[in-house]
Amino acid sequence: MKNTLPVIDLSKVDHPEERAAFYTELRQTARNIGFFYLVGHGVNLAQIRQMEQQARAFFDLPQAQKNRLNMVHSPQFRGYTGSKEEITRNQPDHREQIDLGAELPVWEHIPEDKPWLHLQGPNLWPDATALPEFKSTVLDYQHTLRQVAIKLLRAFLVALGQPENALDDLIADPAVHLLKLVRYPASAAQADAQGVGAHKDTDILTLLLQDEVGGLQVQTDEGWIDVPPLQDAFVINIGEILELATNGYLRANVHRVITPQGQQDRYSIAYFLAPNLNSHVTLLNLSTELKQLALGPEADPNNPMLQQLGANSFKSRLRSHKNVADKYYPQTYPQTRNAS
Ligand SMILES: O=C(O)CCC(=O)C(=O)O
Ligand SMILES: [Fe+2]
Repeated sequence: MKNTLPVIDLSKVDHPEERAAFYTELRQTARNIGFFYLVGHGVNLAQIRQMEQQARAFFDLPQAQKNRLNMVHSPQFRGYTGSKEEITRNQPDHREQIDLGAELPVWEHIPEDKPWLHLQGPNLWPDATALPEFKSTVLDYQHTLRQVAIKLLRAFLVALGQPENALDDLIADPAVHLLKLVRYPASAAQADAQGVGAHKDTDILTLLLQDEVGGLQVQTDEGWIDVPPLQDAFVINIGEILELATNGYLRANVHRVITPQGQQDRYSIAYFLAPNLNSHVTLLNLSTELKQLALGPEADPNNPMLQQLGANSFKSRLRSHKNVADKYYPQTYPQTRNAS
């Protein structure tokens, strides 16, 4: 069983003499495994430390302060979710988290046939007297990670023989993304419990920063394999939209997190590059050689992808956060409510 994932150095794209080999390596890695570590990403380590420190400080707030930010207060699906409130594959996830999206005003006059525009709006921020640096740290980190994610997306496109701007419609302004700060409480009694259940990421690309505890696993043809921590590298996973756009040449991998064993909680910070709410999936025109390997996206009958990407994002939020869905959108996409 393989237990080492490839390491891709993004800085090679900036060196003309290394570029061709880099694209080949990126294409093969993405195709064969779909999960890899990214180094040479250029993010300042001080910025990473600051983000980690603020995430920990957030989870250290008194429970009552976190509860005031509960997502149930946000029609935009922003804010805090307590342990076991989120459901994946019909099972509760043993993790607490705060979801922070693009900080934008709510959309005015939303037509009935575009309910997904409700996803745009403000975040729920912790009290600035308790955490004065939290908001600026989050917004700066989102901004930086977006640049890295777009650089990587463009590298993928060139590696697939496409113009680097082939998917620029998806990342057009107003920007959409999600930063999720997560804490998985350690529990010797519940070791092996579901930290987060098996899933694919729905968006374009995910850049994940995990701490030294471990517990992330990815599903491969040979079964589940560990994704052990690699200091200051991002774990990259391909989202369903890239799987769809490449007609399955790239695969969105199924992954999960096992509850940490022992005494130490696990923290992770996931940045999801998400599509513009008004965009649609574009099918890339791959070369004949690549097309032969693109066998179509994996259809999940319980969770069909929608071509209209705002609708797709909205549906995925409704499924994961049923309390928010029931409170604000009881009539929207009722068919998705009972899906796993
Ligand atoms: O915490 C992790 O390592 C993974 C989190 C994850 O897969 C997700 O939130 O989509
Ligand atoms: Fe994920």
